[in-house]
Parts: sequence; structure tokens; C-alpha cells
Amino acid sequence: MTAQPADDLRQLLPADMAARVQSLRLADGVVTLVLDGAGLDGDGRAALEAGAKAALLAAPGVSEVRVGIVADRDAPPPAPKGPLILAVGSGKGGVGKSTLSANLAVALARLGVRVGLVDADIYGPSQPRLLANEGKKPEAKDSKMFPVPSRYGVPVLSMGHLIEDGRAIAWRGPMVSGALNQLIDAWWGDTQVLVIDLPPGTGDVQLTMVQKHKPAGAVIVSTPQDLALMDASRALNLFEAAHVPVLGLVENMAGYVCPHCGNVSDPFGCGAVEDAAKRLEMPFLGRVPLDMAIRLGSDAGEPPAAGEGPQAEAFAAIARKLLPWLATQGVTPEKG
Ligand SMILES: Nc1ncnc2c1ncn2[C@@H]1O[C@H](COP(=O)(O)OP(=O)(O)OP(=O)(O)O)[C@@H](O)[C@H]1O
Repeated sequence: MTAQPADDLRQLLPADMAARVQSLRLADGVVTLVLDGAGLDGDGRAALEAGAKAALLAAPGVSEVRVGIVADRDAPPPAPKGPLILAVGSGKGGVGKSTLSANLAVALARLGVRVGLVDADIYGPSQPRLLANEGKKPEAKDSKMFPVPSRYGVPVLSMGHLIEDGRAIAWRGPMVSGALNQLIDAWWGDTQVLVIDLPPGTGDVQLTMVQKHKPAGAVIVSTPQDLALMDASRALNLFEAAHVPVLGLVENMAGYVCPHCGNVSDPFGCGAVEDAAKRLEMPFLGRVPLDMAIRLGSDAGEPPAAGEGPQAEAFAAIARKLLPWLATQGVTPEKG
């Protein structure tokens, strides 16, 4: 039995149901279907879901159908209550998730979005170094913390601000969640978007975290190597299991820029993440080259996105791609 492409699957739905499809994705035998539930009451929605499942499960190669029914397509976007949570995840460590989180936050801030950053990497916090506010302690009022300002217009909260430098944390699950709650439920004021640098991997801690502090969307970062890509698709499953929309994939460390001659070579290959995004029917959000200037800037607390030139542009391009989605969530950059 061969799996059917998503377009063929759509044909299997009755016309009135097909007209309500907002997105339909097939990966590893699992169909993820988002339907527009405009004008339907609870029973109508239940019938829509049951009908779609029955029609699609009959298709060869489909083992599971996950259905999400969203509100009226024409309804104005709801005004977000607190900051909108945007998670940055990866299937494995060391692929540049923290680098992307910091620079994406700075790039969004440069576009006029009020952005905050939470370093949820409890065991290996790196944001205080990346955004140059290491050693500062957050103040607190009514047992809630104030984020620590950074010189790049992005306030930050990280375990790195709470523990002594270099002290490893050996905490168990509940303590980790408790610490994370404090970082997220802080005085974020009029922050519009909270970027969360998730810990690497796809374990229970990550799942609990995304279920509890439900991100409005997630970005997955991967290097172009096959193994990293396989891990990235696990991260995709994590977000799907928590019903968090994945906004797209970012390829990091693609194409090595020689610091001496500026020539670009491809030690890890190039384009594999974009191909994977196509295969998974995910948007591809952009590519960040493997560039010594990115590592040196990051180590020195000077995020490349805050500067000028091609490194800054790589992150700015990714941030710009997120603006239309942010608008659908009621977040528009401040003018001026
Ligand atoms: N595009 C890049 N070019 C050069 N160096 C990079 C690039 N992206 C990340 N790095 C460097 O790679 C190392 C790992 O990056 P980073 O800490 O962002 O990864 P991570 O996925 O968050 O890792 P961890 O899971 O361990 O926190 C850092 O030294 C960082 O400066």
C-alpha cells in the first residue's frame, strides 16, 4: 500500500467538508487536518470531526487522523491576554537553538515588536551570555520576577540569572517545571511576544512544558545533517502532540563562510532542511550559514542580528517571515 499525497486525500472528503480545510498534512501515516468550524455548534463540530476521520482513515497508508477545528476564519483575531508564546525547539542539542532564539528575538525587536526572551534551557542556560546581561539578578515584587533588561531591547529571564555562575543544576522534573513557571509567569508588562528557548530534545519535560504554557506557535531549528533532521521531525511530533502549530523549519550551519576569503563551502550539506520542510509540508523559514562571525559575536554577547551585514540579514529575513502569522494572532509591530 502506498501513502497518498495530501491533495489526493483532500479529494476523499465530501465537498462541504473539503471547503472547510485550512491545512492538511500527511507524515509517517499521520494526517494532521485543520478545519474551519465557522457557524457550527458543538454537535456540528463533533460530526465534522468524525466524518473527516472516517473518510481519511479509509485511505491506504493512513494510520491516524488528528483533527483540529478552528474558530471562524473571518473573525477578528482575539486580542492576546498575556504575551504570545513563540517556542524555538530542536530535536537535539548543539544545533543552534539558543543562537536562533536570541537573534530572532533581537530581529523581531528591530522590526518594532515588543519581545521578551525566556531561557527554558534550565540545565544549560546560555541567554545571559548571548544577550550580555550575565551576572545581573532579576528584581521581584509579590513573588514575581521582573525580566532583566538587555542592551538590545529584549528583556530576558533565565536560570542563568538565578544560579551561581558555573554551578550545574541537578534538579528533578517538578522542580524544573516550578522554575520554568516562574520565568514565564513574570512581570512581562506590555511584551507582545515571548520567545522561549526550549531545552534540547523531545522528552517528558518538554512535552509538559509546551502543554502547560501553550505556545501559539513553534519554530524548529536543525542542521542539514540527516541525523539532526530525524531529530527535528521528532520535535515536530512533540509539538503536534501538544497541538502547537509548527510555523516552519530553519536551517542552521548551512554553508561555511570562510573568515579569510569569504568563500562558501558546505561541510554539512546545504538545502536538506528546505527539502525536509517540503516533504513535511512545512514552511521553510530560512537559512543561517555556519559563520565564525556568528560564533564570535554570540560568545562576546553581541548578537549578530543587532548588527549590520549578511549575518544580521539572515535573522531579519526569518523574523520578517513570521510577521504575517503574528498579525493573525493580533500582534502588529509598533509604528515609528
Ligand atoms: N550559524 C552558526 N555559525 C557559527 N556558529 C554557530 C552558528 N549557530 C550556532 N553556532 C555556535 O554553535 C554552538 C552551539 O549553538 P547553540 O548553543 O545556539 O546551540 P543549542 O542548540 O542551543 O545548544 P544546546 O542545546 O547545547 O543549548 C555555539 O557555540 C554557537 O555560537
